[in-house]
Amino acid sequence: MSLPTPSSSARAVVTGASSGIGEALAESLARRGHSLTLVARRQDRLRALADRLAAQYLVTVDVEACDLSDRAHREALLAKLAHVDVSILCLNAGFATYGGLAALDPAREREQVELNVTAVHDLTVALLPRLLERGSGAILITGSTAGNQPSPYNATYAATKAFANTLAESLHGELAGTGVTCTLLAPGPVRTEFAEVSHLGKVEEMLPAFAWVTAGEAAEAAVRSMASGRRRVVPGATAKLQNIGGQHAPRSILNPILRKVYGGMR
Ligand SMILES: NC(=O)C1=CN([C@@H]2O[C@H](COP(=O)(O)OP(=O)(O)OC[C@H]3O[C@@H](n4cnc5c(N)ncnc54)[C@H](OP(=O)(O)O)[C@@H]3O)[C@@H](O)[C@H]2O)C=CC1
Ligand SMILES: CC(=O)[C@H](N)C(=O)O
Repeated sequence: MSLPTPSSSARAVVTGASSGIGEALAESLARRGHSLTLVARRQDRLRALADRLAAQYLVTVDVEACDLSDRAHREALLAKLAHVDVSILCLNAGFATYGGLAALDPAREREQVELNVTAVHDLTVALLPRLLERGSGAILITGSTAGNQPSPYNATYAATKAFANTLAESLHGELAGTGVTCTLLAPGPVRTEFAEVSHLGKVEEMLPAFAWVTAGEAAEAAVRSMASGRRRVVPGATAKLQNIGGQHAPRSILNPILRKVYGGMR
């Protein structure tokens, strides 16, 4: 297994490329010679990244400003991508909310489901037939270790990431032998804008420096895993521990522990 051969007419589409893991995924792919389509809402950031990557790696980088939590915006993006030879699809944009579900803003919760679940599903369903038709392609879905476990006070996020994790691993099995792969990126703590966007005030103090990985480390591990057709990549020691605990510890033990952990994060 390997990534599709880079070509000037094909594009690796990366969502959430204006920051964090998505920005690092874009760089990691550009370094390997892939031309890109960068997707997020902050066009100025995408444009600056596109200019830098194009100059540094001599690839073509297109920018698509899009609010992926908005159905009309997603349809407009897909209409544009209908004319693009998409060879790699990294579905990475996402955010979390923390707090008791009854106290959280219902509109923000809905937006989270639209972005973390519906957008991932819509783009996969729309672009998968074309990847299969070209006979060579790779999909990366950014889920989370949170998707393996119940997460009191982080319920919507954990549920959205359970969807992402399961979709990615199911597709991995379904696509065997097609020339198209699907890999789940299930990170633990990664230093990005995520904590700030999610109003996760105390997380920086709660976790020691060694518990974090950088966005570059997570992205590089993800791209290497895509290239070898792996099912799941879990970057870093903390994430690996979370990954084992979340999948194998009984819910009756996990729930009270995680209630304490997530309840104390804000
Ligand atoms: N950091 C961590 O500890 C972990 C992160 N993850 C997952 O990794 C993924 C990337 O997050 P990370 O890089 O850490 O966080 P960042 O906040 O740094 O990046 C999030 C990206 O998503 C984009 N995004 C957010 N909302 C929308 C929207 N409505 N439409 C389009 N794009 C949007 C943002 O761009 P813009 O605002 O310009 O639209 C940004 O590019 C997420 O799916 C997250 O759940 C998983 C586990 C741990
Ligand atoms: C915020 C996340 O998604 C992460 N997996 C974590 O909880 O460490």
